[in-house]
Amino acid sequence: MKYISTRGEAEKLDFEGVTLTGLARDGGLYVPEELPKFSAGKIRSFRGKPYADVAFEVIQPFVAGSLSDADLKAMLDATYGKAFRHPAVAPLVQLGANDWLLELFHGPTLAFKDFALQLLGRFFDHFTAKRGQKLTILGATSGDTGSAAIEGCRGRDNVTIYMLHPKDRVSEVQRRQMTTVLEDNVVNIAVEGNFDDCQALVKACFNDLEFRDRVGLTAVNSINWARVMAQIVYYFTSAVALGAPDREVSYTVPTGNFGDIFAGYIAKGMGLPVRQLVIATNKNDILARALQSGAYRADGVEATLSPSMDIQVSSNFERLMFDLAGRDAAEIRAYMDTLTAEKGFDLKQAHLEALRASFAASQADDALTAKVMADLYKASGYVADPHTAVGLASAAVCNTDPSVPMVTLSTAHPAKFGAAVTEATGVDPALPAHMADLLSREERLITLANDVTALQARIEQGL
Ligand SMILES: Cc1ncc(COP(=O)(O)O)c(C=O)c1O
Ligand SMILES: N[C@@H](CCOP(=O)(O)O)C(=O)O
Repeated sequence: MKYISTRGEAEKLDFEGVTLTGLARDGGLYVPEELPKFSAGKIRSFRGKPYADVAFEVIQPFVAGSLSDADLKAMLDATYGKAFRHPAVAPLVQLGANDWLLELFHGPTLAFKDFALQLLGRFFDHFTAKRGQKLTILGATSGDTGSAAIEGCRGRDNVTIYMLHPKDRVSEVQRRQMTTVLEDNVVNIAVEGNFDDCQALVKACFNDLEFRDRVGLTAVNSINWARVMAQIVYYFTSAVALGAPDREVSYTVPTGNFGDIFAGYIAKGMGLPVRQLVIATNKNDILARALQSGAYRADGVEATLSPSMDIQVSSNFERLMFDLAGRDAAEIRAYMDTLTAEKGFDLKQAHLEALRASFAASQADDALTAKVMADLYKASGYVADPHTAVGLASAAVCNTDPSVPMVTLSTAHPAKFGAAVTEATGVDPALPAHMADLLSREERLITLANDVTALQARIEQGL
């Protein structure tokens, strides 16, 4: 399998190359040159298989040539066999006649990020050991990627991880999940800015090719293809459990950086019968607005009850646009140049129509998010986190065919956002036992201005 950049000017790489590279050297994102296609018979054969076995079938074609089947199998068994607290790994919960939640928070850091980041840590170990190389990982987080990446990389010999989060804009549990990890290879940085600022700092470091080569930079955000790839698997396991390939299934995905829903789009491209893909956003609704009007324009990041989705510039939208534009890299370069110069762009009519053909979208503000949490708890006793509630609100608005199962991705455990959940439902969700003393553990972090020079100096200091 080879990977190409959405901007068309970086070298083609294999899976090992894209995993260690992160952002392409032309500023683009890597995508598979061609998608593997699964027949109905192959998809049907996933029924009843353990999660790790389906993961092997789904992931193997993407890593072919870089990992042996035996190595991949061992990594998947270690990741999904032990690190997740639920035997089904990604269990479905029925909420209504045809309404389902896919619980993705049973990993070590209580959010869907563990599915990919537990595995990515193992890929890094494998490839760095093989090459005798050390890596500097740089990531930006609105709260969940950070702890999952740190958990996946803590104490690993060949990597040092620098994780940027927006100062005072993540929940206390999210911050402490990162800052109480005291291993020497983990550096937490609170940036005076919002998540978009953190993500822009990361991209600026990657686009400084001299710096990037000097420190051996790589990425743990979903700009790294391996992240998206691992997230494709749970679309297959859940759809098959609900009758695929002999029945269509729809998905609603709480969305920020567009990585998770893009994984669903890839699953559909591989042959999974997905009817609807609904983008659910909070007030930071650039994607919902883009779908409605064709204008992709950031207008400031607002703090909400679902802070992990307080994002306006969605990295992975570029991967989708590459497809919408018929994989014409020149079109993507033109859009991205306009984005840099004018902080937005207007989608061409043909691209907008292609977007609308594949996705629906809706937005939920904080009042609606809280109401959904409260109503669900009253009706069923189920306590959902605010990101999941944004998803449920959008699923209710956008579902066009109630005879098709609608699966909303439940992306985080409610205890990560205790204050918002308690305010809406009156329930104080408990942290799982392995984190029961989180609020009394020692913290370590540094604070930096939103300044790429200061960040680069801090990273160089650690070399
Ligand atoms: C809890 C939670 N839900 C949803 C999202 C949005 O996912 P994505 O960025 O892949 O769109 C995030 C952050 O990315 C998150 O942490
Ligand atoms: N919500 C994310 C933001 C970063 O997204 P990623 O999927 O690109 O890593 C977070 O929790 O950090």
